[in-house]
Amino acid sequence: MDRDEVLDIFRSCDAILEGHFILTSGRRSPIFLQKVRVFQFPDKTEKLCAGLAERIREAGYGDVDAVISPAIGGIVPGYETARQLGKPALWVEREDGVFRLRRFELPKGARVVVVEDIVTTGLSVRETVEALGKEGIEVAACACIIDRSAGKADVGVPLIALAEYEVPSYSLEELPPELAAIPPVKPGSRGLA
Ligand SMILES: O=P(O)(O)OC[C@H]1O[C@H](OP(=O)(O)OP(=O)(O)O)[C@H](O)[C@@H]1O
Ligand SMILES: O=C(O)c1cc(=O)[nH]c(=O)[nH]1
Ligand SMILES: [Mg+2]
Repeated sequence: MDRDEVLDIFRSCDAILEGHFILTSGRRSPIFLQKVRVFQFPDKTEKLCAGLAERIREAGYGDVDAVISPAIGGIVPGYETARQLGKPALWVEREDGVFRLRRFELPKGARVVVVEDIVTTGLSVRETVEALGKEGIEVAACACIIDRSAGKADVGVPLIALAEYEVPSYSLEELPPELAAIPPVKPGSRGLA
């Protein structure tokens, strides 16, 4: 599956939103990939994750013990990618703002792939790797559907992206006036009770 096919699926679901968005990193962007508009369709998700599972296998990480995803956005693609790899699908979720493997147990020394929906700065993946490290779980690699950083994000482990889609984001201090004129919205779940 190539980049255009991935972006066409997002476009066909009206998942590429335009406006003024507060990203999970706190950065601002005129573009937001509302991935759940894609993930609501199992057939489209199956196609994307087949592409991602193939990339994971090609990169030599198909034989890990499990796939683990950061909630909420990573859960659906993580589950479907795990299904295609024939591996268990787990997730970390926030407790008092910090990711934890709250509902599952994996033995110390387990090797996993983290599957994420979108990577922008890599912050959420780094938090996931840190959370798993505290439980003695080794992250062999991370795989995502779309890398908004186009390879620039450093997640501390190899990053496999099904597609790169570089779109601008700004710190509050460098916000362009045309973006500042639009009331911002924050679609993601970080910071929600
Ligand atoms: O690379 P980053 O700068 O961390 O940005 C990408 C993250 O942002 C979104 O999560 P968010 O925390 O907004 O919540 P969600 O998973 O509930 O959508 C997305 O699902 C990624 O996890
Ligand atoms: O950086 C983010 O928070 C982010 C960007 C994006 O396009 N989509 C998303 O779900 N999160
Ligand atoms: Mg997320």
